[in-house]
Amino acid sequence: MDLVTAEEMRQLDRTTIEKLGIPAIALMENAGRAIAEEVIALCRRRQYNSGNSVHADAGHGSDWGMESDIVRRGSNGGSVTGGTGRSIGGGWNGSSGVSGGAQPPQEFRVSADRALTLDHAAAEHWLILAGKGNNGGDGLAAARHLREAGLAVTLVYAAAPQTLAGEAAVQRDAAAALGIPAVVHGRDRIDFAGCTGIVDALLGTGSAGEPRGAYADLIAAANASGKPIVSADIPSGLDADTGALHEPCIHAAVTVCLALLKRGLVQYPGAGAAGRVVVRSIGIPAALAREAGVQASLLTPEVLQTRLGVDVSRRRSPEGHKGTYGHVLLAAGSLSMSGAGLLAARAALRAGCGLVTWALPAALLPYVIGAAPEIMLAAAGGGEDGTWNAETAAEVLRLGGKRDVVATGPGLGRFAGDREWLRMLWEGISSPLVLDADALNILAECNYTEWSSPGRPVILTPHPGEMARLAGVSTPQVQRDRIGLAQAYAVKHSVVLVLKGSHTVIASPEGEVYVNATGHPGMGTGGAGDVLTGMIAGLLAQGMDAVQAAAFGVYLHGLAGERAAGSRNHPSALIAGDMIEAL
Ligand SMILES: NC(=O)C1=CN([C@@H]2O[C@H](COP(=O)(O)OP(=O)(O)OC[C@H]3O[C@@H](n4cnc5c(N)ncnc54)[C@H](OP(=O)(O)O)[C@@H]3O)[C@@H](O)[C@H]2O)[C@@H](O)CC1
Ligand SMILES: [K+]
Repeated sequence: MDLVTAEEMRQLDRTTIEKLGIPAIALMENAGRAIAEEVIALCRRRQYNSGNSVHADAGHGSDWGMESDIVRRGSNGGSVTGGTGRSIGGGWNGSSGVSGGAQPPQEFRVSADRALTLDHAAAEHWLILAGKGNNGGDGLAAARHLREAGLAVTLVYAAAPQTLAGEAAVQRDAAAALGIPAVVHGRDRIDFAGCTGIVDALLGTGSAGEPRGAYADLIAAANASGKPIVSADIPSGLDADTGALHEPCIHAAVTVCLALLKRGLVQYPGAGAAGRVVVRSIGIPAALAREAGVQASLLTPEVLQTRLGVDVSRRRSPEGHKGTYGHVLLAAGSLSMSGAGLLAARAALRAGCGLVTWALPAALLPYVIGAAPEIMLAAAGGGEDGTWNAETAAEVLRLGGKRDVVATGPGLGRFAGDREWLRMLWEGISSPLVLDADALNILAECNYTEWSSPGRPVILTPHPGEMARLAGVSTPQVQRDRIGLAQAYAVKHSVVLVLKGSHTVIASPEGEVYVNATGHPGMGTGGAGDVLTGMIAGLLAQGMDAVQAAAFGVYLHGLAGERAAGSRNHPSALIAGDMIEAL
């Protein structure tokens, strides 16, 4: 599923309208209908949850069935009867004129527009907050459909209705012609307390900056009402590209995202303000996105398979042996953080690689022997206190030269000469390199773009704090536009970047971006990052390319976290080792 910026969306709108010849009003009609359908779906869920109607959630209540089903008797169009349901269909008497009339009746049923039908519709009264742009036009189109379905609706214009233009003005006039009641902010009283829900069609992808004037007032009042809000395209007040929230910003129960998923809806805090996000097709062909050069997508199994070419089933060859699945060298762990190395090494094995050698300060070796018998250990020298030192680089280089992947960083610590140490690895290791934790902190202090490189891929896996150090910005600045920053950094530094956090972002040196959707809040626990480093290294060792391994590693890591969280009595009890066991 593609992820677009507001500008990319505008271009795709234009292409659809100008090159394909689909009228803008048709797209708006589709948008309005999609929004109305999601409002109705929300009403059904609410009815179901409150026990008003046991049929409601199925979207096919008993009243609806009786009123709308039409049973047509016979194949010659004889009699058509509405409103009495299936009982009529039993009257087949073989009088269709077909000889040998032993055929069973060919009953067929005609249904009304189920998605726009609601039991107890009269109990609903929705306010439609309409801005003066096309987002407002979408809301006005939705209002017509809701009214058609029997819900009471009141239009609430943020600006004088005569200021609407283009397709939005067409919708305004259609609504007026149908006699849909309307009020105007600043002129009329708006009864938020009396409504049962609110459609937010104030601002969409054309909004810029903090909502002003009437828009700000209406957003604040809608939030304060406590009524469920269905946002058209994006919650008004959200930055569609970055996920930043302006003040005020709608807090929606549902966001009906139109045509293509906007980047801001998958980045926090925007993802939190959007509620449940439903992407609805409105007639803009999704294929246009790739043709137009859209580079970001949500990381789904389908994207992993078709776009990234990952074999998500991870088939093993019947002839395979441990040598088939690659050998990871991990340089990690120090006295106080030896567990980080152990977690990464075990995760690499659980990700399916054939062999893992864990290089560590020699003084630590006696303490970790036997901790995981599947791991091979290599003493890399270092201080008597179990720390790394600059001289260990030669041994890591020697060991790493023979391995399919080298990963370093977890539990490494900082030490005198560590910048030169990392430079030697960077310049001397010709297999793919995975850098995490302190390796990233070291890198942040180096002008590493000037280092020579053997031309192999490098994967960096920073959390937001490490990313801030790498990019020379503050952590809040990192979080303000995770996709944009990760993409720009990966391209500029020719690395595969894995920006960790809720909805981890994976960016390639070519500017491709994948946003992960697996994971669990319980994964915020020490060692979770070490597990990811090991997993990515383990996948690389098996022959995946750097982007495949980073993306699939992140995806599987999130799934393992979900599984592990579900297996505890409470998700907050989740620890990193549980994720390895859940792989
Ligand atoms: N194009 C198409 O074919 C399709 C478009 N679609 C829909 O259109 C949406 C985009 O529509 P859009 O481009 O008209 O912009 P939109 O978000 O309605 O806002 C513009 C208005 O807001 C105002 N305004 C801006 N910032 C403001 C602020 N901070 N505070 C207050 N006011 C502010 C601005 O006023 P101005 O500043 O110009 O005076 C202008 O009047 C998109 O999200 C989707 O829903 C779909 O139906 C598919 C087909
Ligand atoms: K909106």
